[in-house]
Amino acid sequence: MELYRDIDLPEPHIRTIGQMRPVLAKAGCNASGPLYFMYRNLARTAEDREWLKANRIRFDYTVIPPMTLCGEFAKTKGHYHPAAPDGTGYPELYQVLSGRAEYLLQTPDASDVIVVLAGPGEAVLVPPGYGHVTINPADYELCMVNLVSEGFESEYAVYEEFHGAAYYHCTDGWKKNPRYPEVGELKIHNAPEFPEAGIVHGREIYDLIGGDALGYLNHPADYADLFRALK
Ligand SMILES: O=P(O)(O)OC[C@H]1O[C@](O)(CO)[C@@H](O)[C@@H]1O
Repeated sequence: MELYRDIDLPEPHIRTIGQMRPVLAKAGCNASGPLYFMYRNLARTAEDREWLKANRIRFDYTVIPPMTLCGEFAKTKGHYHPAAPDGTGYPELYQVLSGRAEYLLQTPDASDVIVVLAGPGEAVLVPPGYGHVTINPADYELCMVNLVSEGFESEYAVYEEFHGAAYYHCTDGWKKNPRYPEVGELKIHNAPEFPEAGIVHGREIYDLIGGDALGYLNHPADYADLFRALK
């Protein structure tokens, strides 16, 4: 899969161990150096950039090096999205470029917890209302991209309050996070194709830029049937 080497990357936003400690299984864990790199607001051409701006969509690139933190695999901090003005939560579309990803999705009460496994070329739609953490369970780098509305700020409060997601993926398996009062059984499945949302394995999600398949990113309430079909 294309690694977007043709795009000049800006300075990345970097997650540090200090920012991650509140969501780790072992809060006292230490690590040296940056944990992962987020290159935001990318576009291949001026025309694409104009379209992204006009449609209030961001295209980001993220690199998560392989690492374990006190026995827990490298992961993103985890966040929720607020509701769009139409009352439905903003969704997000991810695609793996290289490496292996586990997209750990959950409702805020942790009653529904799903891990979607994705490899190169596979895309995953985070449905409205679901928080998400991306885990790199491999001993090699994970590179991924995402398309998301630029109309909101990510919300970290639930993940910080409960010290991470409902489950931790550790080198000796999945562990329930005991800080959640109740946690649904972990459902693990491979990333499905979902052509209605522009998800076809091997087709770059970047190619959805400029088309009419991404309306659900900013107007999720208009796509209730699509999100129902996803479940
Ligand atoms: O904000 P977190 O939880 O560290 O997650 C980072 C990921 O989220 C994004 O901001 C997109 O929602 C990406 O840039 C990055 O991959």
